[in-house]
Amino acid sequence: MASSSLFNPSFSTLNPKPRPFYRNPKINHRPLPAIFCTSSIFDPSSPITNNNSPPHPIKHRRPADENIRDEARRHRSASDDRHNFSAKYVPFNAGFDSPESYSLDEIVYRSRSGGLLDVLHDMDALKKFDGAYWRSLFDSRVGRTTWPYGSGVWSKKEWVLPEIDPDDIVSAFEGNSNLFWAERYGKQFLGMNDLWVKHCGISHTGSFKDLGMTVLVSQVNRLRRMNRPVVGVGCASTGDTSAALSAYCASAGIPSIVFLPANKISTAQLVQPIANGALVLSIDTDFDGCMKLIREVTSELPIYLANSLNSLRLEGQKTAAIEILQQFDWEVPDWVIVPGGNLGNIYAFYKGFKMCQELGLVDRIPRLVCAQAANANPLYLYYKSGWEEFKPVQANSTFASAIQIGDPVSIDRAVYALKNSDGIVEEASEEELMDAMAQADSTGMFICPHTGVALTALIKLRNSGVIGPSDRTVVISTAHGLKFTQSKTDYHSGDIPGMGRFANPPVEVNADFGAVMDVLKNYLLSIL
Ligand SMILES: Cc1ncc(COP(=O)(O)O)c(C=O)c1O
Ligand SMILES: N[C@@H](CCOP(=O)(O)O)C(=O)O
Repeated sequence: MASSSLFNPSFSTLNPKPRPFYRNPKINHRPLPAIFCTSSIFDPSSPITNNNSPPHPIKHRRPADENIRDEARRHRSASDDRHNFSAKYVPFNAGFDSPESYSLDEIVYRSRSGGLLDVLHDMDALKKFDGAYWRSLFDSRVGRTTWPYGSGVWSKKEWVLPEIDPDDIVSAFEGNSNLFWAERYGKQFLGMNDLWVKHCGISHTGSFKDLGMTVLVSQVNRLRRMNRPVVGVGCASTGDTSAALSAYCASAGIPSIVFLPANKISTAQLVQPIANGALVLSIDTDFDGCMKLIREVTSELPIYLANSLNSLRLEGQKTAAIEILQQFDWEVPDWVIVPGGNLGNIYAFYKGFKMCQELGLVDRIPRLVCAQAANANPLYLYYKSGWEEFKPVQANSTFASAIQIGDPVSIDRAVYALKNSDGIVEEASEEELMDAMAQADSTGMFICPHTGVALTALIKLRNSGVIGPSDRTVVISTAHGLKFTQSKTDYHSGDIPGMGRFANPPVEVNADFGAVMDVLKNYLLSIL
């Protein structure tokens, strides 16, 4: 897309806000069973967690030859290793007792029949602790730097990869992302008072993919230490998976290989794996073509597959759902709206919510909405057919380029999630998604076009009365807006034919006091 001369480079200086962490003072932190009190940081009697003690500075000096991993290892108690939580791969939709199952240390992506796999946890072992226990444990870890619990993903380690050694974990302390109360957007455009945006894109590599990638790359790290044949890790990508994969691999010193559809991802996304030292293949096809190639390649070479076809990824992504409940003091929102492409994430949300219900942390799950771009809408068409017949589509170009996917690998997972959450599928035209993004930005957000797709779904469901004015609704923002500045620039410059209802181009003015005053007077009169 053409860049605009209207934009002076000085307009583009923007410092992303530091991500705040949340900690709810209203939560009553109950004492934890001894097996989890592995360091003073989780000890309710320590000055950090005992509400009755006056806060005082803790002198914390570690020896020069020790780091936070070593410190965590030193504090780990023998009882830590005695818990019997476990997880394994089973065919998707099979039970924990399925005759077909695989250890997570095996390199396997598909069931014997060629179907999807799922990571299933030993729920009986987890159920030995009640919902209050798990709530309290997870809450006690928020905002810490204790390895590896400072991560929003690894703070739920027992539900993610219970058996991995913390020494093998590769983490950027991802997760704990901002849940933003969209007060003005909700009130002004939707007449809503309880609308929230979960900013999963305010993250290490700028998208929710970090949540899954920390899990996948940690498991790869473990496999390599076990001398399993994993020389590198590869993915097909529309830009975000490749960014996350290359960053986590680079941090662990593991080679990464990414297949990108040539000229179909933003410059900001393209430069991420390049900068992180991945082998970047720009391939003359679309995402679906890249996905087909990486599947063939990973079945021939010792390259581990990092797309969400690999169910490990979803174990990390599901923690965003748990985090939302935690951020609402374990109250369940009415709706959660997720933009969908390869369709792993909608299932990950379902799985996170469902686990919380099954383990007694909450008593119900929210209704899920999956939002697709009309130019890449195979799930929407399937839904509209009454789930009659799924047909992959040829995905057309969309400003929501990260979801330009016509043959999603997780279609079965998505349908399961939607059917079991009384879910809905909506779609957004190009104009609708760009207008929704511009309106949201005008209220102080800076969202990506995929979040514009999700907001369009919300607008439609509000207009039809399906979502009520006071329904507590969470829109999942999946990537940082700074990855998609070109489409925003083009929209506001009026460079996109037929678009720009909410464009706000800069005013060119001579360096002359009178000229500047004229512009300002007109502006002030227009807003009075
Ligand atoms: C920014 C962004 N939003 C949404 C999605 C959709 O997620 P999923 O493929 O899990 O449906 C993707 C990737 O596909 C993405 O990169
Ligand atoms: N949007 C994704 C597409 C691939 O999805 P995945 O979750 O299966 O890796 C991307 O950024 O590549």
